[in-house]
Amino acid sequence: MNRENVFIGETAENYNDMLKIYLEEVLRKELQVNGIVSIGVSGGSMPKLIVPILLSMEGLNWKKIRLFMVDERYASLDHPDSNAGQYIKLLPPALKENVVAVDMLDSLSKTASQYDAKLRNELQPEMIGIRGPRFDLLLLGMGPDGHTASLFPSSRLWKLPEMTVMHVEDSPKPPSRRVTLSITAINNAKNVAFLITGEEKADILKSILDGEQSYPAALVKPLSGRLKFFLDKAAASKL
Ligand SMILES: O=C1O[C@H](COP(=O)(O)O)[C@@H](O)[C@H](O)[C@H]1O
Repeated sequence: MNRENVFIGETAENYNDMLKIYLEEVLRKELQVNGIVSIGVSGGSMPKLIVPILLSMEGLNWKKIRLFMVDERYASLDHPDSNAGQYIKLLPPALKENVVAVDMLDSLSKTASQYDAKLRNELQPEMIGIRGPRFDLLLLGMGPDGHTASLFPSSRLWKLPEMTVMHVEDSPKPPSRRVTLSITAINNAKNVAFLITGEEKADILKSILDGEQSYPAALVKPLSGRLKFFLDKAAASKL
C-alpha cells in the first residue's frame, strides 16, 4: 500500500493537529460541492478523539454537517454501548440534531434494513448512485484483529459485496449484535480515513500496509482512490 498516504503523529498534539488539517481541507472542499456534507463516523475510541477536533474548527458551518454511524451496536441511545449515544453526549445540545442515529427496531435485521432505507432517504439525492449511498467522508477505526466498522475477520458477512448495511449477530467484540456499513458502501465514499492508535494494532497494521488481504480493514480501497491513514506513534511502531 502506498505509504505516502500514511501520516504519523509523533505526539498526541501533533496527531490531533494533523487530523484537524485533514478535516478542514476535506470539509472545505466538500462544502463547496454539496449543500450538506455527510460524514460517517465510527465508535470505540473515535468519538472522544474526533468531537473536540470538530468543535475546535472555527467557522465550521454545522448547519451543513451530518454525522452518520459507520456502524452501531444494537443498543438504545442512552446505553454506554451506543456509538451515536457517545457522540450525542460529547456534542453541545445545539449540535445533537446533527447526529443521525440508527433506529433500533424489534429485530436486528429490521434495524439494518431501516438504516439502509434511512441512508438512501437522508443522504443528498446526488449521493445515491448505482452503487448505493455515497458518503462525502468516512472516518474508520481498526481493531487489533483487523476489523473495521463492525466487519470482523470471523464473520462471513464482510465478503458479501452487494449490500449497503448489514447486521452482525456474532461480533467477537462485545456487544455481539450490531449493524454496519458494508465494504461496498465504505469503498463508495468520496474520502476515507483510518484513525488508528495504540500498539496493539501495530502488527496487523504493518501486515495490511505490506499487502496482507485477509482482514476486513485491508479491503478498504475507495473507488475514489482517496484513502489516508492517521496513526499515532504506537500504532506505527512496527512500520
Ligand atoms: O467496536 C468497534 O470497534 C472499532 C474499533 O474501535 P477502536 O476503539 O479500536 O478504534 C470501531 O471503529 C467501531 O466503530 C466500533 O463499533
